[in-house]
Amino acid sequence: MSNPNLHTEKSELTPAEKEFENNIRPREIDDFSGQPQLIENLVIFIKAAKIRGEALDHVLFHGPPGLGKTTLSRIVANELGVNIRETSGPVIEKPGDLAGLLTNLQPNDVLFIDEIHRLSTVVEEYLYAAMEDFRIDIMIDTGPNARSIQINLNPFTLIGATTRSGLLTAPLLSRFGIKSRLEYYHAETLKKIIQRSAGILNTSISTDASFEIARRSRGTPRIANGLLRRVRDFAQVLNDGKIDLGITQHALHALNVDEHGLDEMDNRILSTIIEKFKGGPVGITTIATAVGEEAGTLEEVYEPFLIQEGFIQRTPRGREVTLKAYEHLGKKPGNNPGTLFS
Ligand SMILES: Nc1ncnc2c1ncn2[C@@H]1O[C@H](COP(=O)(O)OP(=O)(O)OP(=O)(O)O)[C@@H](O)[C@H]1O
Ligand SMILES: [Mg+2]
Repeated sequence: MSNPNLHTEKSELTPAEKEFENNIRPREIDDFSGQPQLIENLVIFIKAAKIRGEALDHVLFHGPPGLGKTTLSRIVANELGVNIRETSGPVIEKPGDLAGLLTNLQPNDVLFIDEIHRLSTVVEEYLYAAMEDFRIDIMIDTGPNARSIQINLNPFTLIGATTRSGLLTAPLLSRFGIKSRLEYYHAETLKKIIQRSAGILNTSISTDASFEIARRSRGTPRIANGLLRRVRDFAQVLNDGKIDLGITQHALHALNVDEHGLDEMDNRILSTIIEKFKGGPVGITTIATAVGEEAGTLEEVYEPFLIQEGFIQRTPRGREVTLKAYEHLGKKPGNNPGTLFS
C-alpha cells in the first residue's frame, strides 16, 4: 500500500539523499515556490530590517517535515546578506555550548536552531536573555572564586525550526516576533518544484508526468523530489532517460507508491481506526497507543494531512474516518470487515 523506502523524515535520509537534497535546495527567495502569504510577509520584514540596519526579529518556522523550514531559514539569511550558523536542539548540551555559538556571531547574523523543541530546559532558559536583551551571563572560575560576568552580544536573529511547536514553552514562544506555519503544498506548486529539480538534474520530464508525481507526494517537496529521483532511474533504464506519464505510472506502481500519496503511517492510522474502532469516533491518545506513536506527533505531523485530504474528520468525541478512507483501503463501512469491491 505504501512504500517503506521513501523517507519523510530527514533523520532517515541516507548521505546520498542528503547530498541530493542540498544540491536542489533553492537558495534564492525567487526559487522558493508556494507558501505565498508567508513569503509575502517575510519579504516585508526582511526589507524593513535591512532599511533600519537592524537584526531581523527572531523567527519560528513550524510545520510537518520536508515542507521547507531549513530551506527558508537559509534563504532568509541569504536575503539579509548575513552569515548563518546552524545547530540543533539536541546538539547544544550545556549553556556553555550556546555561549560559544552566540559570542561568535557578527552583527545581525542568523543563528539557526533546528528541532528547537529538543533544547534542554537549562539551555532554553539561558537563551531567553540572549534573545531579549542580547546579553548572556558566563560563569568564570570554579569553587570559591566562581563568579558570573555579563557579556553583551552582537544583535542577532534566532531562527528556530520545529515539527512539534506544541512542545514549545510559552516563554520561548513569546520571544519569537515572527511565527510562521508552513502548509502542505498544492499539487500545482509541487509540479513546478519537480520541474525545477528535473532541470537541475538535466532530465526531461513531461508536464503530465510531473503532475502525476506531484499529486502523489503527500503535499511535501521532499517526497516529490525523492520520487522524481527514483522515477528518473526507471526512465534511464527503460525509457532512454525521458520521464513521460507512462514510465512514471510504471515506476510509481513498482515503487508501491500510494495512489493518494499516503505513507505507511497514514495508512496504518486509517486501518487501525477502521479495524479496531469501527471507524471511530476514537480519541487521539487511544489511536496513538494502537499505532505506537506519540499523540502529539500524530496531531502535528500526520493528522493535518489526513484531515486536509478528507480521510479523517475531527468530531467532539474524537477522530472518525470518512467514506473516502474506506474506499481508499478497499473496505466497507459497517461492523463486518469486508471489501467494497468483492
Ligand atoms: N518551497 C520549496 N520550493 C522548492 N523546493 C523546496 C521547497 N520547500 C522544500 N523544498 C525542497 O524540499 C527539501 C526539504 O526541505 P527542507 O529540508 O527545507 O524541509 P524541512 O521543513 O526543514 O524538513 P525537516 O522538518 O525534516 O527538517 C529540500 O531539498 C528542498 O530542496
Ligand atoms: Mg529541516
